[in-house]
Amino acid sequence: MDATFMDALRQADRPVVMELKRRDGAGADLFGGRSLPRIVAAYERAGAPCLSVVTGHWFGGTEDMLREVRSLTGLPLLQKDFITRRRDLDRAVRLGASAVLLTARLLARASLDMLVTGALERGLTPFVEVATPADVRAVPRAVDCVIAVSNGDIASRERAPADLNRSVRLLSEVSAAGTPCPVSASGIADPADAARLLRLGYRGLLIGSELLRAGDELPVWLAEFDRLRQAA
Ligand SMILES: O=C(O)c1ccccc1NCC(=O)[C@H](O)[C@H](O)COP(=O)(O)O
Repeated sequence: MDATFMDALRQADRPVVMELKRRDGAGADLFGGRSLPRIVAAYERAGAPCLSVVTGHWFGGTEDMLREVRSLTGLPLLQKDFITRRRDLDRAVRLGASAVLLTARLLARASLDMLVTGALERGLTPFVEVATPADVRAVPRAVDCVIAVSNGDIASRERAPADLNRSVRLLSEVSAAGTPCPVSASGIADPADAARLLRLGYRGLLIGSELLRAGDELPVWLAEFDRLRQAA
């Protein structure tokens, strides 16, 4: 693995972080009997620049999933979990993560500062998720962070409907914060919405449920996304 998570995403032709998440917010299975090697191979064939692995148990995740995905691919990996302490960062490194999710609305400002600094010291890209202007203002060292606008609602365990307009509303603030890599994450279900978010100025998207639900039709979903991006 040579590129950092942020570089891989910024340099990608198709800048989609493709996610492995066992269950959606309602508890529905997203793997459909497919193994991790099969899903990772499909994402690699689809040209994913980096992957996200949800280890959080709300979504059926485990650390073993991340360990196994690390053994299957050299792509940079984002660990999606509730990371709150320095020792979580050390575990992420040991598991083979290249980036860690830090959810601004769930962390006190001092904790977010400590975790962003700690992640960078360990060579991890901080992938800071925000949902409000106050969250954006709280991100330290934004120039070194991916800042992702979450369209979902983690407080409801993603059971509430996603709001893609949040990405529209927050883009200018996120860009002004100085991140080289603004991302829109969660609830992106339609190739047309995905294409529109990149056209607006997002440098990357993070998509889980819909790519997993697409199953063998993943290349079709992505081809439509590419067609709509180019049609703009
Ligand atoms: O958002 C969090 O704080 C979080 C913490 C631990 C595990 C998962 C978490 N969020 C869930 C996600 O990030 C979504 O899986 C991801 O954005 C993809 O969303 P979707 O495309 O709607 O499956």
